[in-house]
Amino acid sequence: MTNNTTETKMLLAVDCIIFGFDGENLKILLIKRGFEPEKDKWSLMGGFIKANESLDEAANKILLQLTGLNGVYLEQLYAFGDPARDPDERIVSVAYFALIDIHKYETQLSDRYHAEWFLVNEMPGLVFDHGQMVEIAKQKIRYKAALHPLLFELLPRKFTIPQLQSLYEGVYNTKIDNRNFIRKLTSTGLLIKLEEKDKSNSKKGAFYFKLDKKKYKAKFQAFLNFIPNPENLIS
Ligand SMILES: O=P(O)(O)OC[C@H]1O[C@@H](O)[C@H](O)[C@@H]1O
Repeated sequence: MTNNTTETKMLLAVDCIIFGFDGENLKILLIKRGFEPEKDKWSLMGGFIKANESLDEAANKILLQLTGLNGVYLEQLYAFGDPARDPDERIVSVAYFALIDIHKYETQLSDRYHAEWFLVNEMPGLVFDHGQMVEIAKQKIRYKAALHPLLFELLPRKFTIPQLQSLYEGVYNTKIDNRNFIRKLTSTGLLIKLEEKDKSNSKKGAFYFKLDKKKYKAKFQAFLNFIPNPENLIS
């Protein structure tokens, strides 16, 4: 074993980026930092990794402690290690991200915690390099959603086309042509139209659809067609 006593010791943190969809809008969960540096500014949910924890354990524990969210599938995003990223000390942070159905976790995210949902497009400025973490997480989600129908997992069992469209618009930060979207959707043959309508937004109402789960597994490449602006995958 090499002698590492002359090496600089540094801290290791994790930060959790939680995106959520509430049926209408894409949102991001933030907390207000309770102490210096950057007290009272908006932040991702972050904290230090203990010596006896794995990175995944630390990420899940910190998310639970700061928000009450439990059992969220967190995926490792990237390690942020700019020497100047935290003014206090040399801290390397491993970021994790998740995309959740807000309604499913409503009760866990009680008022006891002061985490708040913000529209992704109206997010306040964040501490340290957390804004950069969010940008990289967005790119990752766009990329993943282009290869896999993961966005359907955020929708309720029965959903409307406007709901689905607004989710795609939120993720790709673009307006989608309505007729084009419906045409592409219909051509996949993966959606089953239900008799029932959602009348909460208009008198005429919008038909509910559900996903044909059998076909969905076998034919997910069909969703590649949905990507509104492929250039947004990397921008
Ligand atoms: O919030 P505290 O406990 O100060 O430390 C963890 C935070 O410090 C930052 O470098 C990390 O990005 C993480 O958010």
